[in-house]
Amino acid sequence: MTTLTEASSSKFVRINEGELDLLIHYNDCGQGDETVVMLHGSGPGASGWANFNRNIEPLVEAGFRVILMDCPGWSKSDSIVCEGSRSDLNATALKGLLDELDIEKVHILGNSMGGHSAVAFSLRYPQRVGKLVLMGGGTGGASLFTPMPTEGIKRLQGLYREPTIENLKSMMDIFVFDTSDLTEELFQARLDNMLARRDHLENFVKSIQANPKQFPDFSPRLAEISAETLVIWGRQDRFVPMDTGLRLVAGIPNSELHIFNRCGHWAQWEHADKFNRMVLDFLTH
Ligand SMILES: O=C(O)/C=C/C(=O)/C=C/C=C(\O)C(=O)O
Repeated sequence: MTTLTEASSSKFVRINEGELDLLIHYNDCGQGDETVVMLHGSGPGASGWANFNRNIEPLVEAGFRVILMDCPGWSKSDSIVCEGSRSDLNATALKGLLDELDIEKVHILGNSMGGHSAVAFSLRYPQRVGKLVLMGGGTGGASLFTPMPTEGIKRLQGLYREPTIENLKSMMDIFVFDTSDLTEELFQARLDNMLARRDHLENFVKSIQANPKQFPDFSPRLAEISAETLVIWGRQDRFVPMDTGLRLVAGIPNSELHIFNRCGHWAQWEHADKFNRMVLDFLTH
């Protein structure tokens, strides 16, 4: 079997969907009758590949096609200023991508912003969703226990405004529970990603100035989601508090929740093996 790499799976497509006319970058991995779309988080320098590189191979080996969409404003996709709901904007972009690729129905695994966007997509296009995995995200809205914006989101926004290695390390320091796995190589790769697209950084800052609430609260509509849903959270998440996960399972009728201990905002990376087993089991049963 050939080794999967970012470069060998990298593709671009032009989408024309609603008000969006954008070049979208995505990675297309493996082949199979069923497709899993992975949607990344909103941190500076994030991408599908950066978020999910520990999670692609097990799904591909199990016979799934895996599509990693880089949302508008991230990585090699076109940049954009978002003055409305970014969750809905990403949902529109995903609809455009799936139409271009001629894929009718997908499972969606969303991380943080990617989870918010997966819920937006499910509410708008329920017939196109198989199962949902929502990790560290799924809806905006206030936490009952943690003042918002959280310390993590404050550091994330500070990094967008001043993209320095010091601010990156300060954000990453509270991003994961156990920082000993964070290497200089990882910091450098993330910094390079960020600085390669200063337009994305500037447009993110303009977006939150125009609309600080980029991710709307979907709580009142969660009961409309019929897809079987697995919610996954880190017990020590300092970016999107764990009680958001409780709100999701309270609202989505066909859902269950797993909380990883000793885990921050990146469960798919911090607990990759167990996470992969859990997701595979969920998708195949
Ligand atoms: O503000 C929110 O609700 C969402 C925040 C995020 O999506 C943060 C995500 C950060 C990453 O996953 C990353 O890789 O930077």
